[in-house]
Amino acid sequence: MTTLALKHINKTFGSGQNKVYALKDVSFETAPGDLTLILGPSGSGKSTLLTILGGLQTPTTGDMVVNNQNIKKLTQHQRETFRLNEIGFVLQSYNLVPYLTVSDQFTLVDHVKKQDNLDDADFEQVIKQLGIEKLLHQYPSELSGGQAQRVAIARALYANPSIILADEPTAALDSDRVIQVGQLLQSIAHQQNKSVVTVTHDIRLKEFADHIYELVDGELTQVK
Ligand SMILES: Nc1ncnc2c1ncn2[C@@H]1O[C@H](COP(=O)(O)OP(=O)(O)OP(=O)(O)O)[C@@H](O)[C@H]1O
Repeated sequence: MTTLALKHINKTFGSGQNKVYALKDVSFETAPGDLTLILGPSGSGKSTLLTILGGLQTPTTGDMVVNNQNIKKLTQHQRETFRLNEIGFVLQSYNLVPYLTVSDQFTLVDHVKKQDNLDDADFEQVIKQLGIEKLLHQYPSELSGGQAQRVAIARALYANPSIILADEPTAALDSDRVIQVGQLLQSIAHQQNKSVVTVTHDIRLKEFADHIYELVDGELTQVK
């Protein structure tokens, strides 16, 4: 089971007078079975933190440790394999492919990651839990924001990663759906023993979280 840790991470953008300190001495750890919420206002560094956790950006200084192994010591190929097999992203922009039906969004995953995706029974359960079973033949342009978001969550789960990183997964959802998504994220963590890390400013998700952090101006503090 994969444990992910950040140790004294700093991330800056730009230089000189334009230098932005997006993350300041951030240390963080997540283990299987944990649903972790990182709360922070716009511009606090949430997306930067999530993309570093997912290996999409590298920190300026500090270490990232995966299963007790420093990611800096992995080859490029090993890092890509780690990202493909272990990380599932649910991004704010949903990242659905516009010319593919919902059903084909999952088929696409099979082309990129050929093994160990959900079997038919687990897939059916996920799409039922997310209430998207009637949308499988629709195109992304025919979906509401909330529907697209639920499809994006299902697609991340389909690849059966051990770590799910979600960027504002409830932004476009009404309160009933927030409860459903909160319960779903919780059951993925608790019942499937995955690490789920969600960055958000939606405090409605707090009741579902095992651990809560606050990110303010790039500084991370654990509050639960
Ligand atoms: N590629 C970049 N180049 C320069 N500055 C950046 C870059 N990415 C992020 N920043 C800056 O780093 C800070 C943190 O940004 P980040 O997007 O991580 O915040 P956020 O909390 O996710 O915000 P939002 O909720 O609005 O997406 C901001 O000041 C932002 O302008």
